Amino acid sequence: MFRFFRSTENQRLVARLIRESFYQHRFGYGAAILSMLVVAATTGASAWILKEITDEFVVFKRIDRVNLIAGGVATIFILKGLANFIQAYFMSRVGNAIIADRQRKIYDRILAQGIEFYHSTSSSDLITRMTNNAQAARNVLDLVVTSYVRDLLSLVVLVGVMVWQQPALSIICFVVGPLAIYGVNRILKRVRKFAAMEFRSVGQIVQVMQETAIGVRVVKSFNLEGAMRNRMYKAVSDVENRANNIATLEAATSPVMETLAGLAIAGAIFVSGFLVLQGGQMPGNIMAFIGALLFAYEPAKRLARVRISLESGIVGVRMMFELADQPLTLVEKPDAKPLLAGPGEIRFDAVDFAYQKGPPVLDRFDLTLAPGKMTALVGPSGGGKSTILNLIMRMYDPQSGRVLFDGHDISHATLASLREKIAYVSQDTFLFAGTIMHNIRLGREGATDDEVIAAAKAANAHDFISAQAKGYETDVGENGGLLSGGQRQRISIARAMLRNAEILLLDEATSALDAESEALFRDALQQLTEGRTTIVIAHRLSTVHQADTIVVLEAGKVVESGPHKTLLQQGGLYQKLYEYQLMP
Ligand SMILES: Nc1ncnc2c1ncn2[C@@H]1O[C@H](COP(=O)(O)OP(=O)(O)OP(=O)(O)O)[C@@H](O)[C@H]1O
Repeated sequence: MFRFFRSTENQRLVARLIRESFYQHRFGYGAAILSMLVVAATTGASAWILKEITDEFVVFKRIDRVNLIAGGVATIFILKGLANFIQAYFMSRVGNAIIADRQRKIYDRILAQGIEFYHSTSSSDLITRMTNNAQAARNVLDLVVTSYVRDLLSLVVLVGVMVWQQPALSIICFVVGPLAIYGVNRILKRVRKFAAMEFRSVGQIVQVMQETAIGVRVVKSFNLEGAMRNRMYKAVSDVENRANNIATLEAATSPVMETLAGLAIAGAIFVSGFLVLQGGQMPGNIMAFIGALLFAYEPAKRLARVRISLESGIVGVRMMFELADQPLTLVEKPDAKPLLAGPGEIRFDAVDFAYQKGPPVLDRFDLTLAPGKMTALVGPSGGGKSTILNLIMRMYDPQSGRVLFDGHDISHATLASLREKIAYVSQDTFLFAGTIMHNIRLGREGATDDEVIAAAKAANAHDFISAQAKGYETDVGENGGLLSGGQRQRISIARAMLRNAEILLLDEATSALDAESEALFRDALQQLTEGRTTIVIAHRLSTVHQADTIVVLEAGKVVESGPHKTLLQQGGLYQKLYEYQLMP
């Protein structure tokens, strides 16, 4: 195989890209490569025919050959045009297919990652990768194929013509070629450095843009426009400077190439002048030789530059493979079995858990959540309440110990079957782009409009939805930005109600509701939680009165548990928390 790079790592990356993407599109590439053969052959023929034109017309004055030669020239160019079209057609189709295919693969991989991955990778980085890396894969393959196939083939054919016509003069090519490669290599390393920096700066632009759009209220109310503008201007200038640096380096190849080509052509003309005038050589051979030399210039220049262009693209390809190879943070066991329907008991058995590199949150933690009952988790902030829900949903795996559903370790279950059992309303409600109807229906695929409306009624959302101009067809805006916090929360409660799952997890689900809505929600909850294992986290203790059991957590430990009345009588932490809330 050709050596594309000095670095064996880059060489491996291109080899892998060829294995994964080139092979898959081998027929499209095959058609393009066949037409490149025709392009190379017709380029050689266009140089060759200069000999016929010169000798037949100028030297032998063969008027009878005019038609034939003119026809030959026309045929050569028509063929070349056609081959160029076929090549461009297949190359762009395959290129677009590679981008689409790579984007699907990148997205699938990102989607398969666990929550930890999302905490350690910024969303702006992911967005930039999604567009840039797939495009880079296409660019690299495009370059490899066009340069190392079309240009190299053309060059081989043209050098063939030169050697055939003027073997001695052809030595020029073998002197100039290595010189050009040496000149370009010196520029290469610096391009690599700038290409990597450019990607990071593009990521910065996306990040500042994202933060501006999402945090617009904070930006405006805290007068942060100036600070945001400075960050954006810096990122934009960085990209501009890096792009200029790369462009300058790329352009720097031109003087090298032009000087070498000029010397080669001048030398060839100088020597051939003597050969024709004093050596008695046929001028046709010389014309064909010089023609081939001139035609060879463009493909030679592209070939000399190709490694520089590849260096920019390979940064994206490297990042793409890094992402693809990043181990999944949470995987399903190969022999995972679906969880079967059961009464719905959840048990924590000696669970040790800490977030990545963080201090322990749960230490030999034991807790049983009774099936079909409502358990409330209360306690000071940071005590581990949300962590317990995270572990129940298997967003993370404990470092040791087990989480069991009806006696089955959830780490041995399929993720889909586990999550199917659960309806979850989070602290930070998230709505997707689209209508209210669409957002509620995400709770259960295939739910009818009537079922969606019934869920909205139960979540006390129906009235405000009906009051909107377009009712259930009202657009919610980006992340529900067109609705109030309480409205967004009611929609996400309706979504969870529609799910009709065995287990209901509510993490501060009513924090954005006013007192009246909350009271209505409590009524609805009573029906909803009937016979369903429900876990509620709430800071407002008024929400948790009705729970069958209240578990009081402090620093990852269960300090008290029991029904509301019993806990109040015990006079422990629960009673203290309760009193704090009742104090004026
Ligand atoms: N993704 C995370 N990465 C690292 N540490 C985390 C992460 N999420 C939570 N923690 C830490 O774990 C501890 C328990 O957090 P958790 O969110 O479970 O508490 P909580 O009781 O739900 O608090 P709150 O009532 O404020 O929501 C806290 O010290 C918190 O800083």
